[in-house]
Amino acid sequence: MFAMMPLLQRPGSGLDVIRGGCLKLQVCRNLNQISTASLDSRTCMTCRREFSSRNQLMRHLQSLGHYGEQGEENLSGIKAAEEGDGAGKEKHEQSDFANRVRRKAWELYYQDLPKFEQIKELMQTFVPYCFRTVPTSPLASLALAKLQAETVVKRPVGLDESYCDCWALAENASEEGVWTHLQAAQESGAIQRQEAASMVPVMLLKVQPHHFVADLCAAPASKTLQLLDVMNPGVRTGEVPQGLLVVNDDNWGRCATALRRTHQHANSSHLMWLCGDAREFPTLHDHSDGRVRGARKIRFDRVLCDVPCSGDGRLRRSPSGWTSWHPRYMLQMHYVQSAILKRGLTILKPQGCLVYSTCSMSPIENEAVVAAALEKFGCQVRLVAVEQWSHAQGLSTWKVPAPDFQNFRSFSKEEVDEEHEELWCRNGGPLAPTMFPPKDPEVGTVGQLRVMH
Ligand SMILES: C[S@@+](CC[C@H](N)C(=O)[O-])C[C@H]1O[C@@H](n2cnc3c(N)ncnc32)[C@H](O)[C@@H]1O
Repeated sequence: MFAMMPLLQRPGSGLDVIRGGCLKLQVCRNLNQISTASLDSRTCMTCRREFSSRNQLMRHLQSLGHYGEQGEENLSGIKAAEEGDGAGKEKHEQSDFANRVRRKAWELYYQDLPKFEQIKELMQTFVPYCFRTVPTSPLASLALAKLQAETVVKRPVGLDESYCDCWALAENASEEGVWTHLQAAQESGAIQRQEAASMVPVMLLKVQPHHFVADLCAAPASKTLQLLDVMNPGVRTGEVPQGLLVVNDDNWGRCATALRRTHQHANSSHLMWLCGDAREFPTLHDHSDGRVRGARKIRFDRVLCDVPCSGDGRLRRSPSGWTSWHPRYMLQMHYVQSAILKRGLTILKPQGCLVYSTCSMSPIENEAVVAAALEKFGCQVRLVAVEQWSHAQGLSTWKVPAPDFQNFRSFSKEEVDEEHEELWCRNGGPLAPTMFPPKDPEVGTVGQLRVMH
């Protein structure tokens, strides 16, 4: 346990590093003291253009067919193969083969999903470039009007204006002028680039400006920025709003990038950054009444658990991501995700609301994690239906893949024997009973889960 007063961030006032047990808490208040993401990882190697974020660079690479760091492994292989370099060609063929095996493993695991053929087709399609206009920016409507004059900008599928000011560029918007304008609009704070799907968790939270909100896995802060916008609808710069946003991530490098982004926000005065493991998110105490001992524990009105995941949902956006995907990750992630969700529910106020989200389609990272939490917390928590949103019914049956993925096997709980248990142990940790569908559907109420795809 770690008790601390909520510190309000005031730009330029130094860096507090607080240690409690094995948890490092860093409340960062001066960005000059923090190294930011390297310029190389934001620069197009083909045209040498610099971007303000890596996401923007990836979008540029996709739209103009330039290759960057992400495609370098494959590109060097292709180039070497073209130039007759045997070793390079072999390397390229090996990575190509590994990608194909992983893709096959992915397909075989998910093939029983309802509408799998549709999902597969969707994975091959273009992800539109989406952005939000920033409500507090006086330049927002001007920037949008200018973009609309230059290209086709429309509402992304499934998100109309009643949700938020979210826009998507038409597929053919590859003109140089549009990208320059987008970059300028983003740098001026008029718009924020964010995928439509990434905006949904914050929208579901229905945050109010006076709320105490915890964002447990926050970097690189896309959703944090969205939360700040919702929490500061009409607040002037420098004014301290009533609510508090406590933001955490365990990766210091990603925190640094995220901090830089949030620091540029018009009003981040009620934002507190922590850098630690969300599974051990500290208990904060309210000392505003002057009491040191017996101070009230802070519970949050809203908690966002946008947890780390195996990320196969992101493969549509970046097909080169197959190299960093493996079925074993969905098993490894299950443990950390379950523990983060458990911590999130523990710090939630009665009547509060928590959103758990991943970029993965795996039931082991979604349905299984939520079912386990429902089982653990019993009648203390309930699922909230998201009827007004486009959603699919959650799965109530699924299998668990063998982590080596030899012969592309996956198992139901009944099919697992000692030999298989050992295989799992050798490849990433013991098998958790919670990875399988709960036996008693009443306990997990897993059949009622609402999953948005
Ligand atoms: C899906 S990303 C979060 C994206 C972020 N919410 C956004 O919208 O920009 C997951 C994040 O969890 C962080 N993470 C991984 N394990 C963690 C842990 N045990 N505790 C806290 N953060 C963790 C990773 O560093 C990563 O930044």
